[in-house]
Formats: sequence, C-alpha cells, structure tokens
Amino acid sequence: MEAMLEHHDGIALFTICRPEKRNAINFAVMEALEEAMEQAAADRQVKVFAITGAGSEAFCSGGDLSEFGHLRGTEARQMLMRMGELLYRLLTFPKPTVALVNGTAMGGGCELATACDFRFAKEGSRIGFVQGRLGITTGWGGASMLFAKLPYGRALDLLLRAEPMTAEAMEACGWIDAILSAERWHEQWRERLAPYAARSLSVLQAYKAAAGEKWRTTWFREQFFAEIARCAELWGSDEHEQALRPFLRKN
Ligand SMILES: CCC(=O)SCCNC(=O)CCNC(=O)[C@H](O)C(C)(C)COP(=O)(O)OP(=O)(O)OC[C@H]1O[C@@H](n2cnc3c(N)ncnc32)[C@H](O)[C@@H]1OP(=O)(O)O
Repeated sequence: MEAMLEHHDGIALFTICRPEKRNAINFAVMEALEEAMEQAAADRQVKVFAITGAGSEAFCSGGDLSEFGHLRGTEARQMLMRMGELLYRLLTFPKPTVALVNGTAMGGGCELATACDFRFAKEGSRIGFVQGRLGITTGWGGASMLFAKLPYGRALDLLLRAEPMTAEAMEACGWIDAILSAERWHEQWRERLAPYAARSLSVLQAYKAAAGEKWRTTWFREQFFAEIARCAELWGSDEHEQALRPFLRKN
C-alpha cells in the first residue's frame, strides 16, 4: 500500500506510506492522491483535508528519483504536468487543506506542502526547495505558489539557496504556520485542526471559494503551468543528468 486515507473527527488524513523511500512520490502515490481528493471533496462529513508521511523520518522527499530520474522529453513533461494538475487541484480545494510536515520535506515534498492552506511542522523537521542544486527548478508549480504566498524576497531566497532549512527558519520566513512538539505531535495537530472542523461545511466552503478566486485567474494559471514547462526543459539538461548520476547509479 503506497498511500492511505483515514478519517478522524471531520479530518480526512492522506498518508504517503513509503517510509523506506522517505515518502517519495511515484505514479501510484499520484493516483492515490487524486482518488483521495475526489473522495474528500465529495464526502460531506469531511471538513478538512490533511496530508502527512508515514514513519517518523520524513514528510515527503519529493519525486521518486528512482522512478522519475530516467524520464526524458515528453515522458518527463507528462509526469510534471500530471503532478502539477494535482497540486493545482489541491491549491483550489473546496475545503481547508493542511500539510502535517512530520519530518524531512525536500524538493517536490515542499511543493506539495506549499499547495496546502496551512503547514504545521514537527520540531526538528528539515525543509528544502533543493531543486536548484539538481539543475532543475520547482516543476509542480511550487515557485508560483511560493511567490504568491510569501513576500517576494523570502520566496526567491528559498529557491536560490536551494538548501535544507530548519523548521524555525521556515517559520520565520512565513512558510510554516506553527511548529509542534515531537512528543505531542498527534495530539497537537488534532487540537490545531479541531476549530476548523467545528465550522459548518457551508462556511468552510464559502471561505475557500473566496480564497480560490486568486488562484483561478488566467494570469496565475498561465504562470503556474509555464513554470512546469520550463522545468520540463531543464529535466533533460546535462546539469540535471549529472546531479542525478550518483543517485541513479545507487538505485
Ligand atoms: C520532482 C522534482 C523533485 O522532487 S526534485 C527533488 C528530489 N528529492 C531529493 O533530491 C531528495 C533526495 N533525498 C534526500 O536528500 C535524502 O534521502 C533525505 C530526504 C534528506 C533523507 O535523508 P536520510 O533520512 O538520511 O535518508 P537516506 O538518504 O538514507 O534515504 C533513505 C532511502 O530513501 C531513498 N530516497 C530518499 N529520497 C528519495 C527520492 N526522492 N526518490 C527515491 N528514493 C529516495 C534513498 O535512496 C534511500 O534508499 P536506500 O535505503 O539507499 O535504498
């Protein structure tokens, strides 16, 4: 089982279940995420959609490099567009969404979390938009979302540094909404989400409809998918191939 969907007190919790790969996203996880979002959007008992990773090490290490690292040309572009479409759907989801960052988040794992309305991180988590060190850019719309959600200089700094940051640094720049205790992680994120789940579905959906206007403009959509197309160009570059070589040799 690559992922699962559980329900707790009005919260639909989607868990990526690949701890041995630090919860990297492969095609099976994409499919499971698509199904989970469809179910959670349609289920009137669900008030909040949350995403986390299995195990105690990682939230999500981004795209599965052993599955995606060999993709070239059209195949790479299709993979990036597919996940980009899913993250755009998550960004415009009709109910509040939360990334429960329970450990390391790297690359596309940070893009996944950025697409959510809120990001709560377990203390000690390391978070990095590391794509720039791999000869690529964010390829799932992450930069477009980041520029819209953080002050311009903070967003650009994270992307250009392309290095793992502490949870404290990510909270200071506004990406993390709250750092929660490692010992009381499950209890604390439930406490944080309970007030949202206590609101009526019609109120939640009305606020999300208002929030969604910003993302549905032609300008934003074009920027979001142009970013993905640019990453697809870089995916086949020598710089990216060289950066992945040590990883692909090992896997
Ligand atoms: C789509 C575009 C993108 O997402 S580009 C960004 C892709 N992601 C990355 O570059 C992150 C690569 N991974 C790492 O830096 C580290 O594994 C992190 C996440 C920091 C975790 O470190 P650590 O806890 O020490 O674990 P580790 O490196 O020993 O890894 C454990 C096993 O998991 C695997 N793994 C990890 N990340 C990925 C990944 N993205 N795709 C596929 N496999 C991954 C490692 O290869 C390792 O496997 P094994 O135990 O050696 O077989």
